Amino acid sequence: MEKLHGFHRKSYADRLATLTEVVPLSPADLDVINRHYNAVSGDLIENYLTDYGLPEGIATNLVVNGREYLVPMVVEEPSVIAAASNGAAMLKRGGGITAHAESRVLTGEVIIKADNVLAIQDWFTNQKAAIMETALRAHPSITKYGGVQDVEFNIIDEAHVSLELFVDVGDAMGANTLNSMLEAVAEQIEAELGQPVLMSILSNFGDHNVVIATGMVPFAALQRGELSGETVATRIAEAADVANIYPKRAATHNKGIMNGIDAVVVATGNDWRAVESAAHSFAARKGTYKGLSKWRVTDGGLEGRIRLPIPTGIVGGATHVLEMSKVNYQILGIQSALEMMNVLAGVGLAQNLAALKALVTDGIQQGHMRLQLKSLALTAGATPAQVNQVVSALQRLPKHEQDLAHAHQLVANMKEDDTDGK
Ligand SMILES: CC(C)(COP(=O)([O-])OP(=O)([O-])OC[C@H]1O[C@@H](n2cnc3c(N)ncnc32)[C@H](O)[C@@H]1OP(=O)([O-])[O-])[C@@H](O)C(=O)NCCC(=O)NCCSC(=O)C[C@@](C)(O)CC(=O)[O-]
Ligand SMILES: NC(=O)C1=CN([C@@H]2O[C@H](COP(=O)(O)OP(=O)(O)OC[C@H]3O[C@@H](n4cnc5c(N)ncnc54)[C@H](OP(=O)(O)O)[C@@H]3O)[C@@H](O)[C@H]2O)C=CC1
Repeated sequence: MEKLHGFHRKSYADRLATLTEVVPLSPADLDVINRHYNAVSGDLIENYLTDYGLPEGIATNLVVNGREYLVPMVVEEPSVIAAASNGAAMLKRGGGITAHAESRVLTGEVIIKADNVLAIQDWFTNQKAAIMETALRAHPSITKYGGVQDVEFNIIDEAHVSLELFVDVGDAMGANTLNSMLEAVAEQIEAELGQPVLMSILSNFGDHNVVIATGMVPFAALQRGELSGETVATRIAEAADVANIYPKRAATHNKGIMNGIDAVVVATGNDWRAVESAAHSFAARKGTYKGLSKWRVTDGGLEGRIRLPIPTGIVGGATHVLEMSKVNYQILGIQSALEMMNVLAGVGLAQNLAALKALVTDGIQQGHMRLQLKSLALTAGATPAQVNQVVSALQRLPKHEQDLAHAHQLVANMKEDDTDGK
């Protein structure tokens, strides 16, 4: 595709024209691209084409630290928002969720290729204060929000060491801030030590950005059909125990938690890749990948606890560049990055509860597929006005026929009926 050489240097119009020369885009396709065009986004990313719309909904019933939130969630998957609202409603009946961030410190590394580990260690011991001063000078305004907390020396292997910087980045996610500091320290190391720096970059490991959320669910909120609340509670606790010892289950257990957390992270203009990386590396921090939550049956009901890093901010990055993100901060009404972490952990706990309850009672398909059928109808070409009619017709079919092929057939029949004026 020679035409794409220097694509990023072309004007928007030329980029679009080039694209249409190399891929088959219909006038309808071009109309979609045009309708979602937003000039602001063109300043956020490279080779900008258009905005990609994702659905946004509001989760309800979430009570964290005594305050009820309406939570904007951006997600394409049916039943995620229903589940978050459902789990939150059950936790609300137990008094709501209690959450607190253990710490909000972002860490980063200057990784050095060391030919003399001890010499670097000696230099570090004598220069620790100067290193922290170098970091601070690289971003002096950080003292308005937080500050350089510490720097540590780590031996990675016989040829590599790292200087690990610990920074309270205030209400920002802090990656850009920390990276500037790390690069300044790297220059100091090369100038004073003459040791080649391999790289300097923040760590997404997030072990100093951890939040805990807990909640109690009365047995009455868990009763399902013939199953008593205590039976359901016991099964949920058992499901969490399995996720704690069996990585193949833990992966899905944590995906269920991140269904909710990611949806809010995206809605608030945060870096969901950083959040995902932190959550899953934390889940594997002891050598085996484990579930991020625990549930246990107590006399008072089912007690749940989630503990994970959630590196987000309420300022910086795209948080107040994306127009719907700015609106979502109005809906959320949060005042700090700490509060954001508490709400996100609460959403994760609620999401997990709803998923586990569905899994150990009706099974996931009953609740999920009822909402998924709308997606099927839309995929089959139903208009918004036809969706409910197609869903009702699908629900009358045997479960194994509630599929896309039958949805297409139903939509085709409806179009024929409309044509025949029935
Ligand atoms: C789907 C439900 C909620 C039905 O659950 P239900 O008990 O039949 O719902 P309900 O009609 O009794 O309503 C209970 C509450 O759920 C909410 N709710 C109920 N329906 C709606 C709706 N249409 N729109 C919005 N909210 C809804 C709503 O908050 C409602 O309370 P209310 O506000 O009415 O007092 C339940 O079966 C559920 O929570 N299932 C879990 C679904 C889920 O986790 N979906 C994510 C996709 S599957 C996945 O990726 C995760 C997983 C499962 O793999 C994770 C894992 O393996 O651990
Ligand atoms: N691996 C990763 O995760 C990486 C992520 N990123 C990206 O980095 C971005 C996040 O980095 P971040 O440094 O937050 O981005 P920004 O530089 O956009 O935002 C931080 C700035 O916000 C200002 N600010 C205003 N109020 C506050 C406050 N209360 N607390 C703290 N800062 C405040 C400060 O500017 P001032 O000091 O001028 O007042 C601060 O420098 C994200 O977009 C992420 O995608 C980048 C590289 C790697």
